[in-house]
Amino acid sequence: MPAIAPAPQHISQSQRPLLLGTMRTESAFDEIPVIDLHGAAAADAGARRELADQIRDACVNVGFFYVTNHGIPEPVTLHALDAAKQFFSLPDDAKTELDIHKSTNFKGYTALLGENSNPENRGDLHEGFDLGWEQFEDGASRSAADDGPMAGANVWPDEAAVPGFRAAALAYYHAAVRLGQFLFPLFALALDLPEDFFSDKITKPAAIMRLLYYPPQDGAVDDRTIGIGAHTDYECFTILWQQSGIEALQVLNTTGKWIDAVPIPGSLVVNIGDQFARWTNDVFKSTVHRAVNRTGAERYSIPLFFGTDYNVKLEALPSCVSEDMPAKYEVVTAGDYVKSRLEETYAHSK
Ligand SMILES: O=C(O)CCC(=O)C(=O)O
Ligand SMILES: [Fe+2]
Repeated sequence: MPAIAPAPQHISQSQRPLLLGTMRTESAFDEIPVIDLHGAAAADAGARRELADQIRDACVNVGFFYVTNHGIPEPVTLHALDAAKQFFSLPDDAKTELDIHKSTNFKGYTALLGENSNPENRGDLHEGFDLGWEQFEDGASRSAADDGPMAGANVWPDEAAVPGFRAAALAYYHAAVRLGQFLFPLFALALDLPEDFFSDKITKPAAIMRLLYYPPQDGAVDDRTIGIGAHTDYECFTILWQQSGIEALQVLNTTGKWIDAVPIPGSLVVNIGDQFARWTNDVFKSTVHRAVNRTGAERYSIPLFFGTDYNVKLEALPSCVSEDMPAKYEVVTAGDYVKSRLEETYAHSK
């Protein structure tokens, strides 16, 4: 991602008098916008404002957008993909040793049908491996207490069984977190907040990464058993890498139509999650999506869910609340919120 940190900008309400709450819309969309991050690091206020406006449009109307020129080097992604392929091809008992149910903080392996993203379904037809924050390259560390209800270490397969797995997964994790840290100020700008609004709320990235493997689903397909059932994500936003040439991800528009999020080579998908919906009182859309792999080929994807620090309260921004649009959600901390959502998702395989 672009390396130069932008200077914080404050766009005052007098310059942009619109009350954000009035932007809440039910407009239907037919396609997912593509936003080019090339040059986004330049400290040119006008260019950043333009980019933030594109992001705002996408968040208000769709809840999804692609980013190009995002700065995550291709080899980093390909190594993570390779690591995922090696991990998921291990014998079942090596994987279930790391079963996510054994961890107190939702880290490790999810077996096929182990998760159920849509309560009306019968389990998701994917395998997964979840990891979270670990030592950063700059040596920054955090105490377990910082993570509140999500505190706990990552789990890893034996290095001998999957050589290089941990290093490859963490390299992608760190790159995606850096991209997320780069995007947060742009989201703030999109909300007419000072660009550094989230800086003190993302000091120890509460970012969960997943390696996902979707076997091909052929023959008669039961609609209640698909790759990942219809759901919204829990954090502020998700950065999703999906495999080129394999169409599976679909996004629900307000008329109930599934719009294909066709993979664009070199791009990433960014989508708003429920934490941002809560911050913005639903001005930013946390849009329902699902994945169904009917391509006949194996599919891999790598989402990174980026939320605020777990002790931060999710409270609607004043600009998104009015007499006509009272706050829709009770105030909770990010940690309690994410943990309760994960508990629901995994309850069916306990
Ligand atoms: O694999 C995908 O394309 C989507 C994954 C997803 O929606 C999720 O993990 O929340
Ligand atoms: Fe999702």
